[in-house]
Amino acid sequence: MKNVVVVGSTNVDKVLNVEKYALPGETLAINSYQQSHGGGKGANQAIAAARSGAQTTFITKLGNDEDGQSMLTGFQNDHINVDHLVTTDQAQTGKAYITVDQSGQNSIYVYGGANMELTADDVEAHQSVIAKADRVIAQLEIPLSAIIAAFKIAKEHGVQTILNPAPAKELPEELLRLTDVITPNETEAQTLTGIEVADEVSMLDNAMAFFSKGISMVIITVGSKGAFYATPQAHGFIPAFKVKAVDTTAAGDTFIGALASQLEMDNSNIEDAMLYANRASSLTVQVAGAQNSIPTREQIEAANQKTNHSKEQIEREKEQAAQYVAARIPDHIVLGLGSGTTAAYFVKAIHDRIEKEHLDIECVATSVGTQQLAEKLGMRMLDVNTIDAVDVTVDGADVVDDHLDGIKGGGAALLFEKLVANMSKRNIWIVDERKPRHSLEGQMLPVEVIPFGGMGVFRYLRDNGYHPAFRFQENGDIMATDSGNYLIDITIPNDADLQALSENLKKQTGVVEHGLFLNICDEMVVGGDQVKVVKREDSK
Ligand SMILES: Nc1ncnc2c1ncn2[C@@H]1O[C@H](COP(=O)(O)OP(=O)(O)OP(=O)(O)O)[C@@H](O)[C@H]1O
Ligand SMILES: [K+]
Repeated sequence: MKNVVVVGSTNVDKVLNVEKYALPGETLAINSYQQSHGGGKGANQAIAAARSGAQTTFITKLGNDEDGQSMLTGFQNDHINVDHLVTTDQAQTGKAYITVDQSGQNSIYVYGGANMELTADDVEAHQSVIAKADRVIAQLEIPLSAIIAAFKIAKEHGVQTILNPAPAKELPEELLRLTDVITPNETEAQTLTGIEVADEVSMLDNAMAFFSKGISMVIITVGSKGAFYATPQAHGFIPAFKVKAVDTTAAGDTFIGALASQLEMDNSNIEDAMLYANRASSLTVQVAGAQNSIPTREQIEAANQKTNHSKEQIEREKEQAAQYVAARIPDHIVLGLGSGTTAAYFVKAIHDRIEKEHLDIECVATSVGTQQLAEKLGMRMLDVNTIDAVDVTVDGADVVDDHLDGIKGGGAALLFEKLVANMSKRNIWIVDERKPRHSLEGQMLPVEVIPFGGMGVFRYLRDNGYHPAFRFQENGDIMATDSGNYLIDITIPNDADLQALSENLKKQTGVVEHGLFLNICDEMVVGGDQVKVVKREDSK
């Protein structure tokens, strides 16, 4: 369980539900008025972390008033440690006036009140609890001097610092230097770096700008699209869950608190932790209000259970596509067997048919894994070096565009797959419904490089804007392919000429192969209760 200290604001939210926003000078009736919900970015993040199971301490300043008292009671109910909370007679508990329109968008006015009275001295008086934490999180609804004080203490004691730079404003270099992890949304990122967030490439540019200020991890949340992460070693985009948003208030706060509760200190589970945080905030946006909409760990896990169901559906689609194709393979041929989970369904399905119908089919495998599976099943295997051609190859694909061009190599078998595909008179790809896309822009493309000199290729890719990252195994070792090469994942730029990109990559000394499969697939079969077949002749 992670030990998290949140230093930040507490607000009482006064929420107005409106049909549409009033223009300057306009008067509109409101649909409903909800008195006093708990809110404030600090409080929301503390609650999100606590409800996800983190041991959470909240350092905040409340007014000596009724709002303050009711917020305090709420924190206690969420098992937040409030021993380090401060009160003042100088100002009232912070308040936010929030309007939410029918689409779920919000606009907010904030009265800082007691939040703006939280001083560096207040924070320093609670040094000991920060020093003992795993990580400390702060946002910008309290004076910067208080945040800097908290981060200085954290740095002295090896405690990770997370800055949620919201609401957006420019920040002193000193604070950025003390920050380990920064978690802006699109607007906040642009305010701090001057770089607009448009796609994954510009997110990486944003990340680079933050790295140059001494920050070691950048997480950019992009609302209903999802969230992006980058460290100097790796980056990725984790798409949001598709849900019907009612009120996005506290989405970002839920994301950060939930993430802080899950992320290992070495970041090793970053993608899983972000998936969890996406799930948590997808629940928040489906409920009106702030703190009342933040889910507990049980609720998040229950929602995940439901999508395991959709994981099952994906497996079913893969199997449906595999069986559809297996049933239509002609007799007396040489058959190429692809690699990966979808191809494995095909291997099993065609094996069943060969046995039952005593078919005369000889096979060629595209990876060591497939070779082993086919041998275990007792299929007749040929050495690829002893034949001139393969009649049909059936393989999976990572993504396929409208022209049946695609990317393969997520499973690290791209070289052998491409060798066999090029020998095949016909190539059939079997995929589940997630794989077809209009274009390959912004997609991750694996490039297989020889280990000797791999860094040279990496530098070339980096200097030419391809945002390369070596692929690693879960244990932290660099991933090797069946032929002992390394994989570098790059991002396909927008408006890329795929043919030129393909040729250009092949020309680089040290590049063995890449995962762009252009003009190779003759037929794509998409699984589903109604199997869909797209043929190259029809796709143009
Ligand atoms: N409409 C949505 N559907 C599904 N998930 C969403 C939606 N909006 C937000 N999320 C989730 O919440 C995360 C944070 O959202 P967002 O980027 O809007 O943060 P934010 O701007 O800080 O939010 P806010 O200020 O409203 O709390 C997203 O990365 C995503 O996982
Ligand atoms: K909400």
